[in-house]
Amino acid sequence: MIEVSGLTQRFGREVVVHDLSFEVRPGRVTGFLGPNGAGKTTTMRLILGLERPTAGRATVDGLPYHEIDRPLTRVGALLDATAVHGGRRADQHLRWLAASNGLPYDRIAPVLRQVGLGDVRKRIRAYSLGMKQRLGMAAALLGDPPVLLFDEPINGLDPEGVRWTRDLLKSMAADGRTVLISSHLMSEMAITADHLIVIARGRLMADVPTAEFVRPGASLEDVYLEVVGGMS
Ligand SMILES: Nc1ncnc2c1ncn2[C@@H]1O[C@H](COP(=O)(O)OP(=O)(O)OP(=O)(O)O)[C@@H](O)[C@H]1O
Repeated sequence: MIEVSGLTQRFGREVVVHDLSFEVRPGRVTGFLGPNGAGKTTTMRLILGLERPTAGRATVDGLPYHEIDRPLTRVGALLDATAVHGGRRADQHLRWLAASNGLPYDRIAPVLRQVGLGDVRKRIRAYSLGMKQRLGMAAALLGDPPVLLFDEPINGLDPEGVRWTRDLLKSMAADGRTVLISSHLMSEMAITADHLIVIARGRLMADVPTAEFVRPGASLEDVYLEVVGGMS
């Protein structure tokens, strides 16, 4: 479970995240929606301890990220799939990650098979975007964590990659994990997310089951645009 309470982040004079409070519960996929610049990535970075909040707190299973022992075993994240060393192969990348986080090497091969990279030998610099996304997910899954955060995991993926990602996220939630994903792709969120958290200009606009958010005769995109209208 992720808990965000009174979370506020100011960069200079700009308040990017404004007194945000919500919970992300296990056993379901939670979609994190909001216009460009709404503060989704910043909120995820705050949850992951990559920024220090101006006020409020974010915890994973009750602890701020920096207090979690062996954090990759508690929370896995994919923020930027392109932020990897291009000269390595996938197994070398995961070996380095395992070594630096005290994780066993025997997870590497199964996790690479799970994301469909089991037979890939080329260096990461030769990967397509979809392959980099898969590698980022493998890294997030390496510690078998109960909490997963993915920032725009389906951006730029082909239909097969989108479906594969959807199935992976749903199976992780069905396993009882906490899954938070940001996305701008409303049609995909409508069929992937069980619950939605919508922010605009750093403020909470909705925290609601997807089925309740989308009323009959309207698409998720329709309702989303009504909710954030004038706030983007
Ligand atoms: N380190 C930083 N210093 C100053 N401003 C920042 C910093 N990080 C983010 N911002 C600003 O915070 C605001 C929110 O950015 P953020 O990336 O969190 O939004 P987002 O909802 O993820 O947007 P998008 O959907 O476009 O990815 C933007 O105005 C951005 O310029």
